[in-house]
Amino acid sequence: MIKIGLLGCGNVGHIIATHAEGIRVVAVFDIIPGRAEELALLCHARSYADFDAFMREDFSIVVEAASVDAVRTYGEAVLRSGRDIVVLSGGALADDAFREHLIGVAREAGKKIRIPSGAITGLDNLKIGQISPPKHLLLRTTKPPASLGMTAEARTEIFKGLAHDCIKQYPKNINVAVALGLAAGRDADVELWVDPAAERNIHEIFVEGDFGDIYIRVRNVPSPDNPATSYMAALSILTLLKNLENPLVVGT
Ligand SMILES: NC(=O)C1=CN([C@@H]2O[C@H](COP(=O)(O)OP(=O)(O)OC[C@H]3O[C@@H](n4cnc5c(N)ncnc54)[C@H](OP(=O)(O)O)[C@@H]3O)[C@@H](O)[C@H]2O)C=CC1
Ligand SMILES: O=C([O-])CC(=O)C(=O)O
Repeated sequence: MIKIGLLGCGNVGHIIATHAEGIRVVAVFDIIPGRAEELALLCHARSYADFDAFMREDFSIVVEAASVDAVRTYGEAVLRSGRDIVVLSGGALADDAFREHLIGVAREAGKKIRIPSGAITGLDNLKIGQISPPKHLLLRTTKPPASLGMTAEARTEIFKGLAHDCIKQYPKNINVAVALGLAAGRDADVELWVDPAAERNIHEIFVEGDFGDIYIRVRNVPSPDNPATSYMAALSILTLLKNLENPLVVGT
């Protein structure tokens, strides 16, 4: 059974810890000790408010469901300790220097940085972009204003530009755009909209390349405890973990 250490005990952390099948959550860590303690009780793990103590526990993989800052702060230490890391806040890897450094550390340690599909689908075959770069790669995300902690009277575009700039402004809302770019091998164009009529977090992906073109629309149910985060993101991590040791690998 895979033993995991959970970094981040918020909304996604709760879903992972309470739905883990074939996975044992050994230890949990959060910047807010009370959150770690509460989650530890639910999944019979040990809770930590101190990262070094957390890392002394016996697990083989760290699942990050915390923040872009958490990846920057702890990513290297996780890999150097000889564990893989699943990074949900993949926006941290938008910074070229940090990403290349972390990949270098993973290579030296013989470990992997795993970016789950999170709140979108289609990352598998978007990787063809690494061989045949797409001419256009656009993510149009629409969320209810409350997801971004704001109000709006009408559908409003709040950002238009490149993913690596968008994630700096919205680190809790647009990690998917960075994941798209990492898969396709080029920074994605992003339009971020808020819409008071939207009840779901909607991600529309437009791609054009030598292969033809793609349009994907994902209409995600927001998580009950954090409307900015789509429920699919937690399911995506659970699925990644469930398949880690499966000899049959489906998808590019
Ligand atoms: N790639 C994708 O498709 C998606 C990525 N995400 C990202 O996944 C992450 C988790 O989402 P979610 O569970 O909804 O978020 P929550 O805010 O509900 O939970 C995150 C928890 O981690 C804690 N935390 C934040 N930074 C640190 C740190 N440096 N060290 C320890 N604990 C920390 C938070 O504390 P505090 O509240 O004090 O910050 C909070 O308790 C977010 O970064 C989110 O943006 C979410 C959805 C989709
Ligand atoms: O959950 C979502 O819809 C997307 C999200 O928050 C992110 O990518 O950070």
